[in-house]
Amino acid sequence: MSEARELEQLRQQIDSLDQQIQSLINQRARCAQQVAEVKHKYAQPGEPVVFYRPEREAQVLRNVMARNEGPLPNEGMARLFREIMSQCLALEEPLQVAYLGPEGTFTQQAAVKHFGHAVTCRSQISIADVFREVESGAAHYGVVPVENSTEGVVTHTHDSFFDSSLKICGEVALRIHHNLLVTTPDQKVERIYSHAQSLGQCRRWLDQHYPGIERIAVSSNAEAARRASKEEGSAAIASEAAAELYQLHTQAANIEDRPDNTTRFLIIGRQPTTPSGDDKTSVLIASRNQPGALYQVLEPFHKAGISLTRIETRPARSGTWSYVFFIDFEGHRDDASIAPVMEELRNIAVDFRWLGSYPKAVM
Ligand SMILES: C=C(O[C@@H]1C=C(C(=O)O)C=C[C@H]1O)C(=O)O
Repeated sequence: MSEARELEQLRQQIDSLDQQIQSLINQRARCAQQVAEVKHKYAQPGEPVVFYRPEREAQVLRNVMARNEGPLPNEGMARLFREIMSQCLALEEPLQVAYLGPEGTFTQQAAVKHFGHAVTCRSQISIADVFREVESGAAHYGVVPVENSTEGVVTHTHDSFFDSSLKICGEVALRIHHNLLVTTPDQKVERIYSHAQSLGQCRRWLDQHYPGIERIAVSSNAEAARRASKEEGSAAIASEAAAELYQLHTQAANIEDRPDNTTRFLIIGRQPTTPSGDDKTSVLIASRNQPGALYQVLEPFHKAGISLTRIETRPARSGTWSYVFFIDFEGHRDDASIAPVMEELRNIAVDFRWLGSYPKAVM
């Protein structure tokens, strides 16, 4: 048999499978439209209909990865279903998602990784503006950076929760690769722009390759790329997406000091989620400045055998109390094992806020 004949036979099989896949995806989309009708039917009078269900989407993606037999890798298969769900959800309600911009930031990449490509992403110039867009209803959800494995917490995000009623309804992690971007290859570099966190994540590389060159922190990596594209002698530390967006040349790739450099982002919204079966909860606890304050806060978790995944301390914003703890832990606030702990924390804290219970990042 000839190559052409063998290819033709296999391509006929692919065409037949594509037709079945396409038909099944449209059947699935029609089901999603019926789901939307049910959500409308049972919506509380005067309450907005909540179409996006992060707990259900996390379950779908977990099931996809659990039953995947290959040869496609689990994450690749999950990304395919991520896009199918994104298109199905868009039939129910086209989502508006605010993110820390401008275009080309890692936060934009995180928004697309979490929601898929069918949502409308709206760039905001600050983390506070992302919160405001969601609080005002101009956007359904927001995506903000919260911590990086090299540089630690993004304090603006933590501080924004002090004055906001928004809830965390999801999280997404992104491997961060930084590149040195210039307008022309091997150009003279007189200054380097980037977000403060990115400058910190590439500190050793910069010391080695550009000692003594001015490093200027700006509001985001994409803003850094925008400036480098317009200013003679300037370079930026930013992503490949920013390089494409601002037509910049990658002078050096993957310059981050740590190969496992990862940033975690939070999805913020106005509605709480229900348990997905593998969740986290975030709380804000303020306690008085007294000996054993931290022990008193942590003891209820220890007694209940609850695993903490993160604890951060922020300066108090008034003289009333000195320590504010942001704590993430395993479990959903509606879990039987969690409710008593939340009640005990309310009783011992000067101020206690439940910031949200949400599915753990799946991809
Ligand atoms: C179909 C639903 O609506 C949305 C779409 C989903 C999907 O395509 O699987 C899952 C959850 C929701 O965000 C649902 O709630 O089940």
